[in-house]
Amino acid sequence: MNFYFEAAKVLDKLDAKKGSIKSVIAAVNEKDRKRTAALVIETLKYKQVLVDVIDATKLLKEERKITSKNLALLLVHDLLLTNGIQAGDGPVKQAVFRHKTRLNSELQRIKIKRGAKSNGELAQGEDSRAALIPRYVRVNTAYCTTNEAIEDFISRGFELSAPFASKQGFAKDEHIPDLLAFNPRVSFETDPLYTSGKIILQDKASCFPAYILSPPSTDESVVIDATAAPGNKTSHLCALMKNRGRLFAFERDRKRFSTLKMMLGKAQCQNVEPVNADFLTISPQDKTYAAVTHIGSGIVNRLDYLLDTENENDGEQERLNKLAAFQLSMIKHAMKFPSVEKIVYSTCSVHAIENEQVVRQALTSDEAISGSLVLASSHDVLPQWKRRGLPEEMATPADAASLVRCSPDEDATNGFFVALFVKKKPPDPMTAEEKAEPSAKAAHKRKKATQNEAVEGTTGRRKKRKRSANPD
Ligand SMILES: C[S@@+](CC[C@H](N)C(=O)[O-])C[C@H]1O[C@@H](n2cnc3c(N)ncnc32)[C@H](O)[C@@H]1O
Repeated sequence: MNFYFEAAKVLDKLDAKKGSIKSVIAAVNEKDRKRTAALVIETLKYKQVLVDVIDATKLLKEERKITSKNLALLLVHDLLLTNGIQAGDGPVKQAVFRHKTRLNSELQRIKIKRGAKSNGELAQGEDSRAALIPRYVRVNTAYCTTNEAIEDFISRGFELSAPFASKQGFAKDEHIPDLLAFNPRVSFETDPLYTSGKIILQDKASCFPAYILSPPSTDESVVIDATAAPGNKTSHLCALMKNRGRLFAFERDRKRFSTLKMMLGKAQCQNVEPVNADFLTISPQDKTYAAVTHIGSGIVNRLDYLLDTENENDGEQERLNKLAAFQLSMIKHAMKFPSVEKIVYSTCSVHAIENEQVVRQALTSDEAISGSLVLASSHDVLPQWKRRGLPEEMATPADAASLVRCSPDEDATNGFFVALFVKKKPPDPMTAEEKAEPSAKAAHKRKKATQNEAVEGTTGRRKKRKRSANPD
């Protein structure tokens, strides 16, 4: 039963906002960590249903041995939704068992009420809003063309219409090329295009960073993905680079690095050089990276949609501060690469502290100033996307307009944020007056000026020659 008590403590810490799911689970002893993570995540997915079942059966009121609601959630989860409670017979287990029939019939009642055919349909899924978000599929153009994928889907009964027209309906996304939107009820886990690596299951917003970075596709291109695993963004960059040039993919975690390599192999990425290292430890002066022009950096915390993050307390604030400081150090490090021209920064957070505030600090950093890095014009950052950065958080309206935000409530995507830093162009030698004038006239003026300079130069040289031929 100890295992359940420990898992209940994890849920208590999450309720008290003492950290993210990932960080709280990382503190569990290594032996039980994996099992605890699985139980906690599964229980959170069914939390609302489990709370309803427990409340309806008055389990906590009648059984004082069950000391907390979180312990009850875990035990009832295992009793009703898995192979049973994995603990020896003791007073707590017996207390839950006494209510087994009532708990079960309450679960069945909820299923009937919600029209759910299986327990799985009661899960919160990716998010309670998930049912409204299409299932996005990115065609991996490093391996197969979008037309080939579309024809393949149509040959198997899908219809090119709209994702919500029917379960078989799908459409091309209006913002991201090679992205297809399907009905959220369709599953692709066993689809031959997915198992072969020809399509990648990637939500829309997470396709933004690579598309906005838009790396060049020449043999000379050199690009870095600073935070690569599991590799969706990396394979997207590779596809945009048409598998040409060099793409360094950094991943500091050893296990996630194996996943990354496996994923890149499956996606037929041939221009990627995966590196199992912390990006912050890589020297920007290292000759290997001298020609790097495009860099992507961004970490996301995909499990936090399971937590209610509305009432942030001090613990949550501290966690966000730490994340923001880390994100800033990654951007500043990227800015030190000598040939860097573009840096895309992304998060799947909706908090200004990790988004606009990080960007604002990055813009005034020594690294940005000495590297002449500024925010790209909004025309170059997904201009047709309406939701932009928060103006109250940025120094100028233009800076806010340069940023992209996604709202999980309103954009049929997950929460997301993207910023693009670019190297400031050197001042244009053409004057404003010249630009305003018709080009032929301006060119004529320039030609005349050059001729005059040449004449003056010759006269000057002639005078000089005269002087040196007749020294005083
Ligand atoms: C959630 S992921 C990024 C997702 C990825 N871009 C994608 O779209 O598939 C963040 C990854 O970056 C890694 N990471 C975080 N900080 C890093 C650093 N300083 N250097 C290298 N990898 C880092 C983490 O281990 C994690 O695997």
